[in-house]
Amino acid sequence: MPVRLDARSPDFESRFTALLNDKRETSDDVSKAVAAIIADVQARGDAAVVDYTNRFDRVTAPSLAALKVTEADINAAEAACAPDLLAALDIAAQRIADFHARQAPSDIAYTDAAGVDLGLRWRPVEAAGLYVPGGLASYPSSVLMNALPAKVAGVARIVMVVPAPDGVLNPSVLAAAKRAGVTEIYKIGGAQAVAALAYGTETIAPVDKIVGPGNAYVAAAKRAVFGQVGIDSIAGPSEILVVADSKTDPDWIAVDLLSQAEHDSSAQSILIADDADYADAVARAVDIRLQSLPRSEIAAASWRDNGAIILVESFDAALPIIDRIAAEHLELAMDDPQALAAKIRNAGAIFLGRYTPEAMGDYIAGPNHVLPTARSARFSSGLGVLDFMKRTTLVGCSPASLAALGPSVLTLAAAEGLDAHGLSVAVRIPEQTR
Ligand SMILES: NC(=O)c1ccc[n+]([C@@H]2O[C@H](COP(=O)([O-])OP(=O)(O)OC[C@H]3O[C@@H](n4cnc5c(N)ncnc54)[C@H](O)[C@@H]3O)[C@@H](O)[C@H]2O)c1
Ligand SMILES: N[C@H](CO)Cc1c[nH]c[nH+]1
Ligand SMILES: [Zn+2]
Repeated sequence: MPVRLDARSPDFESRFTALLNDKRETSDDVSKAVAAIIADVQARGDAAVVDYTNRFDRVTAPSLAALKVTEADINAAEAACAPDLLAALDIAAQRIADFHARQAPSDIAYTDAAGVDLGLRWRPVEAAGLYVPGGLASYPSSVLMNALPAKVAGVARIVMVVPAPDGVLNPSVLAAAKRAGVTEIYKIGGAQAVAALAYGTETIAPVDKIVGPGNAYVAAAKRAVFGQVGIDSIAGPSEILVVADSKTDPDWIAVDLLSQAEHDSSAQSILIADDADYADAVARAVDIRLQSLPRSEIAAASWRDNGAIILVESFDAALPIIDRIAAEHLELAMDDPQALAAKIRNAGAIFLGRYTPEAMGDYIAGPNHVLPTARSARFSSGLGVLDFMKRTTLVGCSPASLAALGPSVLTLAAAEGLDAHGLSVAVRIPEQTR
């Protein structure tokens, strides 16, 4: 059974804090294993990546080159996909590309009152590594979510890594890559793939930024290589927080909770309700659904070990709880969800109303499904075009604007005791203005 908390009970704060502090993502064991894998990939390059891939994905690749996907592989995979699957990928790709095209930022350029030319320009990173998870399930949708913002940003080299457990890669993953225009693809995953992208090996040239979701090993590896490369937010095991009044069919809410629980036994599903009987009905509906879900073992473990039901007096009283959970996905299944959404500060993505199941965002709505997990929505955002871009500022002075502003630089440089700074301005401006 998931934990059950009542926001009105005296022990709520301590039990809620324990729930927030769970260590679903980075146990010491995972961090240690990941550090060793990264060090080995740095030391042995291709050979280490192949050894770990053979071990964790149960394959017998002779070399990293053998794990590189060819153009023929991509075409054969596409041919193996059913027409309705390809059509659905096309619809998703179009909607995701449209949403992300609207995120393209504008440069700034103006001359200020002192006559200084000022600007800010955006440029794409040169090479991006996309992590597409694939250990327990295949995610063609994550290929589109990772790759299309990189394309919109104008990234020149896009490298995709995706594990192929037992040597099997779902053809839809490569069909999605084809739609997104990704051609450099390696069938590798986990910390070894992240390390290869960050540090490079004989076969894989290093990238500048690594993005994408993954399990605890992937999330820990991204954290560890940050600094060597940029990373997006940490998108680890999936989470959903559903806030439901008692007017939505309990079965609908049950399957929404299970939709994220079925990703991973480390996933987390939380229900906030203002009616105890309704919460019981949802819990019963979850148990019934678990009897017939194909991935019920994973979903049941996730619901039992990480799930929670929180009872509140009112949804306004739930606001601080919602913000502290800072869920990756927040569903508001109630009348007037906009009113509550307007007051919420922390959530990766909000799904409004009874007819917006979170799965719409996973596949087709348009916004990205690579979202911050493990409370990191307090300070970070889902994947987007800006994750593949960086800003450079521009400053241009004329003799007149330098003479106008230079004396202030002299004063500030003197205050900091940095004489060369002051001199670099002084030598350029007339003596009488110094
Ligand atoms: N937040 C998001 O946007 C988002 C999107 C899709 C999926 N997800 C999450 O991504 C995760 C996918 O996980 P997954 O496992 O299916 O695929 P994955 O690709 O993230 O991980 C598989 C890899 O993990 C490594 N690994 C497994 N066991 C290991 C061990 N004992 N030691 C070292 N390395 C090991 C292996 O290298 C394997 O290739 C799930 O948690 C899912 O919830 C998140
Ligand atoms: N819910 C996942 C993000 O946490 C994304 C996904 C892909 N496919 C299905 N779901
Ligand atoms: Zn999902």
